[in-house]
Amino acid sequence: MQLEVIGVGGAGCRIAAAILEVDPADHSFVADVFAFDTDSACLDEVTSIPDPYRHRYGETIESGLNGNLQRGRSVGNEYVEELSRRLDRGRPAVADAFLVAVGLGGATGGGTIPQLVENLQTLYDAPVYVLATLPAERELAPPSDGGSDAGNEPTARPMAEENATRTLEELDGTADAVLCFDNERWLKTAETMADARDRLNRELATRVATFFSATADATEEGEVTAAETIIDANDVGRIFGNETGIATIGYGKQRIETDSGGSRFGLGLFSAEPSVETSEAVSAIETTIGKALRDRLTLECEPENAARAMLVVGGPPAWLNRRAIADGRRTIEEATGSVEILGGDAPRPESDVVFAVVVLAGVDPVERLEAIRSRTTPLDRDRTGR
Ligand SMILES: Nc1nc2c(ncn2[C@@H]2O[C@H](COP(=O)(O)OP(=O)(O)OP(=O)(O)O)[C@@H](O)[C@H]2O)c(=O)[nH]1
Repeated sequence: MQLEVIGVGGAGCRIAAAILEVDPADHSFVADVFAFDTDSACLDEVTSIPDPYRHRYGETIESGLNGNLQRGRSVGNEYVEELSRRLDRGRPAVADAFLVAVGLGGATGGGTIPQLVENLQTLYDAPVYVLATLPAERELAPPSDGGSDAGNEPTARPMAEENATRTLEELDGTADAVLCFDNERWLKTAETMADARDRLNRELATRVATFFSATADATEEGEVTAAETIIDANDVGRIFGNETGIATIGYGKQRIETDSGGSRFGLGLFSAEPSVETSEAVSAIETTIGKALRDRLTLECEPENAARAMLVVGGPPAWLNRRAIADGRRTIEEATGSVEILGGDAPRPESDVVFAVVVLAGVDPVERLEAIRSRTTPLDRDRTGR
């Protein structure tokens, strides 16, 4: 499948750029990448996105909206048509889906994307998925006294959780699904968002790219090996759903021996066919699926609270042991309590890793989101008109 990736606001633009940077040449899933921001300094940084696809809006705004979501909404409202027109520089009409990246704690991204998503839903038939970061708790606090930055942000965003809750409420019923990344969970002790963001964005982009590239056709740059079970845009749509469900991704990989030790290439006299010890392949697949399910998800949740799940296992074809993949699927079934599960494989002849991606979707409840909501004052229904 081919995605139109649109980053809005600082986080959104940086994440969109990170995705473009890891889009694999042999299975490219990125049709176009756009970066939209009110802050020109941020747009200047995302140089991997070609200039015509970077767009500053709200010309009178100096350097972002500083978390003022109400202002963000009115700016979003004013500029949504302009942003939608900008997309005509790409190929939105033939995209299989839109992926709109945003940091939920902010005002530019948070203020604009509900309206942008709604507009995309009106203009195009393709589903619109939101890729959203949740704010870290340390962002809420003012800078610490005494010079030690002990994990407190140089610039606090006291409204970040409130903004996140409001923006998720606004997206409810418009975005097909919201794929979340929890900054809090991925930051190290005493690390600031500013210090960590490039690392976090690479981690997130790797997961997004590994998953979506499994749905992309091989380009001429890649050696073509057909997947046994191909996953496509329809499968992704089935798993993500269209009711603004929350989704999270788990990822595991294991490097394998490909050019020495005889594990990949058979040394038999009569065969140059790759041969792999079954036990090695089974073990690699078990390990990676275990990691994907049990190591950090992009948003932690109880797997049994997922309504749907997808497992993608990839690597050199000789390593993709059918029985191990089927067993892995059963592991996911058990962990999730046998919800609707789709599986696929991603043969990568040139690769020296076996990997697994698990997507859990329609997750409800999510403890972390409940906690953020519980700290947010009840919605002012008069203000939003809902
Ligand atoms: N993972 C990740 N999160 C980020 C990054 N930058 C910011 N964030 C998060 O996103 C939230 C919003 O920050 P921005 O995206 O810069 O905000 P904005 O949408 O540009 O809005 P304003 O700055 O208020 O105009 C922050 O509170 C952080 O939680 C980033 O590069 N990566």
